[in-house]
Amino acid sequence: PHTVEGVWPLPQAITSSTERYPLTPQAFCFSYGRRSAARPGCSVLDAASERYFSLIFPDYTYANDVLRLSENKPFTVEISVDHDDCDSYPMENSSEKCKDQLMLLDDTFWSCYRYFVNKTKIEDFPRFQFRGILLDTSRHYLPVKTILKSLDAMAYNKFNVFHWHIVDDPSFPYQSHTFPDLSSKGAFHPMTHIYTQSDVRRVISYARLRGIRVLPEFDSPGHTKSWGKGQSDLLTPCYKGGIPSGTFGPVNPALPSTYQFMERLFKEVSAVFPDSYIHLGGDEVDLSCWRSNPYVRAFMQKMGFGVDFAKLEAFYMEKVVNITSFFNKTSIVWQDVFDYHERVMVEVWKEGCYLCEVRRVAKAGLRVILASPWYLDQPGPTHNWARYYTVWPLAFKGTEEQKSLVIGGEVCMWGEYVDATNLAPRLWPRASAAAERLWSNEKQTSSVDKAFPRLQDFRCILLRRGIQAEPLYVGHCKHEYH
Ligand SMILES: CC(=O)N[C@H]1NC[C@H](CO)[C@H](O)[C@@H]1O
Repeated sequence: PHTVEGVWPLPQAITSSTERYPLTPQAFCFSYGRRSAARPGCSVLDAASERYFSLIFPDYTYANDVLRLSENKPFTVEISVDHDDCDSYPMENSSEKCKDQLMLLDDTFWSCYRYFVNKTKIEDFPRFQFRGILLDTSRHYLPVKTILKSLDAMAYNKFNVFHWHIVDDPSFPYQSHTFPDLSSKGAFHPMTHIYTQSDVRRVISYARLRGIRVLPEFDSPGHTKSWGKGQSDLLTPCYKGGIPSGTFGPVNPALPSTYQFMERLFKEVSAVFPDSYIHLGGDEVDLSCWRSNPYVRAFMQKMGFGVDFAKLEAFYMEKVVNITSFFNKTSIVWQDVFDYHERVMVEVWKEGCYLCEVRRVAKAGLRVILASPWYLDQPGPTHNWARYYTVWPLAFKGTEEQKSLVIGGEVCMWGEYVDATNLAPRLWPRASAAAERLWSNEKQTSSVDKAFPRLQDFRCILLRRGIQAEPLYVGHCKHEYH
């Protein structure tokens, strides 16, 4: 079988023959198989058929087609699914397996052939169930249309989780209906740099139609400076020489009002975001402000934590994990707060021996997501696609059961130096390298040299689909970006 160009990520099994068939828009359609549990009117599959018809025939408009109404098209792609969850949301264990056979009803001849397809048999399913992209909308605000465009590109790469790092130190763009001051005082601009409830709903429904889960992250107790703008008494006043210095640190873990606030905020967030997971952050907590505050120190004594402020951080995270599990959410936390909570999942992000950390978490029986090798926000001379392609998430000593706890990985595009002007070229096609590591068979995708021509082809396909993917190396595309 000859190489199938531009197919990325590589399917688990693909064989194509030299037998080729003409493909014309007039002669092509998607249809539901007779035995399919999903029928016409199935929102996800109807929308997908429309989308892929346009992707297959990019410069074809229905308007000038009188034959669209004809029933028996010679070339029909038949979709059959065995359960009708058309109106639900993709979940952590939604099946993504597909067996695909192109149905050719007859070979009547059509004029003006422009496309050909080789008879191909594909069997496909993902190697890892969690394949994420993190976007940070706090360091820079990303317009909704930029987020939707990223969701398109994610779908083309079979990523299935949009990790929305929605708030952080510099700005709080999420418009909460319980606490409107959080964005009206904490966003970069209260009108133009916020996400209204309908913006959030639009992102979630756009993602749903593409089989992408939206995983919200409200990072605390650190990375919360912007929260303090709209919620007084939430952050810890730092002290200097026995008096308040005027600066503020992490969320104040010593006040009951903190947990009352968190309960109300996460009650709202749990209802707004349908996914059963929520990311609570917990990274990079600077303990010095807590240490400087006499009330926090007194609280430590009362709780019997002595002067071990890591215990105070664990206490705080335990309270927030309990709040979100009360709202039937499973929490994901950054590795900093790694503790033995059976109800949490740990995201490994620090550099160094990250597989040592993966192994530590897996040995503790917790599920783990690997992000460390895929921090694409930090470009550098060696930060090219090959670096992200040669990642072996399971290359640690452990039992099969421990390895099965590594449920996937995530590409992080932090926003310190990224906004709508450079997000796409900085993300694509380099993130496509991670996409193939997370989707495809490990052995079949271990050679950079074999992958390079395929990724070059795929990069041109992304360009044709309107994604401003940067070039990998010298070369050209039939459809240059204009
Ligand atoms: C979990 C995590 O990554 N925390 C911080 N680490 C450095 C990143 C930039 O590369 C961001 O600043 C991010 O907020």
